[in-house]
Amino acid sequence: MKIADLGDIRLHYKDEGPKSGPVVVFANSLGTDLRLWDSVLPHLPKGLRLIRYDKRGHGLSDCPAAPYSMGTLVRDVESLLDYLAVKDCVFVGLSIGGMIAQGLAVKRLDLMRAMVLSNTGAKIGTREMWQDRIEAVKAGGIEALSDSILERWFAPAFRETPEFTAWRNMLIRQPKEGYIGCSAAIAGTDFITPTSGLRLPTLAIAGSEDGSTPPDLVAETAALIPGSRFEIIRRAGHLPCVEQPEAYAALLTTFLSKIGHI
Ligand SMILES: O=C(O)CC1=CCC(=O)O1
Repeated sequence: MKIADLGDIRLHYKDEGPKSGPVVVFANSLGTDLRLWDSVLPHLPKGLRLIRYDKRGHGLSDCPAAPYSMGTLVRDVESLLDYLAVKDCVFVGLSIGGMIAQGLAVKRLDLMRAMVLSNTGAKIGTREMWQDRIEAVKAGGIEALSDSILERWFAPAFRETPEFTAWRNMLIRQPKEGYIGCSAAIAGTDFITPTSGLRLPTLAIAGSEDGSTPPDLVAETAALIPGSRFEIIRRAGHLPCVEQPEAYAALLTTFLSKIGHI
C-alpha cells in the first residue's frame, strides 16, 4: 500500500505502470475512492504510468474535520505530484475531480500537459443546494440520501446489476466528515472566470443520463476552453468509467494519441 505523508495530510495512492512512462493522473468524485477507475485502466494502452489517489476525507486517506476548501484539495494533489516528481501529466478528473483538475491547471500548468474534464463543471449546482445537502447528511447520514444520489450516478439498466450493490456500499460507507468537507469545497467553487483563461488540450466527457452534471453543463464548461473536444457516452450516468469502461478508455486513448502522449 502506498501512503504519501505530505505534512498536513497523508494521502493513499496507487502508482502503476513503468516509472518512465507517460503519466496519467486520475481524480475521483464525491463519495467514491480510487477504485472508481478499476474497470477503465485495463483497457488503456500498456506503457503508461497511471497514478490515482484518494482525496482527503475519502478512501484510505486521512479525514480531517470539515469543511475543506477547493484550494486545499488542489494543494493536496499538487503536493502529491511534487512528492512523486511528476510533471507533464495528463490529468483526468471526474466531477469534483474535474474541479480539482481546473484548479490545478490554473495554479500549476507546469505539472499538466492536458486535462480530461469528465462529468464536471466550472461550477456545479448552487451554494444553497450544497448547503441543503450538507444539512441533510448531518441530520440523517449519507444512507438517507443514497437513493437519490445513486439515481444520478447510474442509468436505470446498471441499477439492476450486482455491481450496483457494491457502489451503493461504497457510497454509504463513505465517512460523513469527508463527504461534508468536500461538499463544502464544491459549494464554494466557481471556476468560470479562471477556467476561461486556460489554454491547454482538453477533452470533456459527459454521460447521456447524468443527473448530477448533465451533458449541457459539461459542454458549457468545455466551451470555456478554446479548442476543447466534447464527447457524450451513451447509456451512462454520472460515472461512465464504471458503466461503460471500454467506451471511456477508448475516448481517453484517442485523446492521448491526438496530443502525442502515446
Ligand atoms: O453526488 C452527486 O450529486 C454527484 C457529484 C457532484 C459532485 C461530485 O463530485 O459528485
